[in-house]
Amino acid sequence: MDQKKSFFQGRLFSIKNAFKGAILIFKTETSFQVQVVVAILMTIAGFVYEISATEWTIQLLAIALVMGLEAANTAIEDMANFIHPEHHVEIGGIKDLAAGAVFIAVIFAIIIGFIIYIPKVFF
Ligand SMILES: Nc1ncnc2c1ncn2[C@@H]1O[C@H](COP(=O)(O)OP(=O)(O)OP(=O)(O)O)[C@@H](O)[C@H]1O
Repeated sequence: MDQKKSFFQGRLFSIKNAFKGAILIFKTETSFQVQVVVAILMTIAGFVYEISATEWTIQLLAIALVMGLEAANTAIEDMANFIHPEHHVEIGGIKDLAAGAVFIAVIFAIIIGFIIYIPKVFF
């Protein structure tokens, strides 16, 4: 019984820390703030153009992927700066890779946006 209680307490603690991380990235990362604004605009567009349940799901997945990778990118950048504050070609490469992951997700999110909205807006 005690073990079960401590398991749930442990999960609650993890959720609390994860929530703290989400608040921190929102407060400190300009690119994340921009992504939140874009996500809100896309959500408004979803209601305006009455997108289907499938389109909502895909749009939400695209938003979550971009924002999740942005958070991971920030964590990698911060860790790199902490571990090796000096300029180093390897650190540059690691940061470029992390940024590349966000970039790939953004490109595909834009394509998804075009696929969903171009037929509704222009046809
Ligand atoms: N310590 C370093 N050594 C070598 N190159 C670096 C180093 N720090 C940053 N760079 C290079 O500069 C780029 C930008 O790094 P930086 O940490 O400033 O991220 P950023 O794109 O400005 O992130 P953000 O705007 O999200 O804070 C990296 O992708 C990398 O190419």
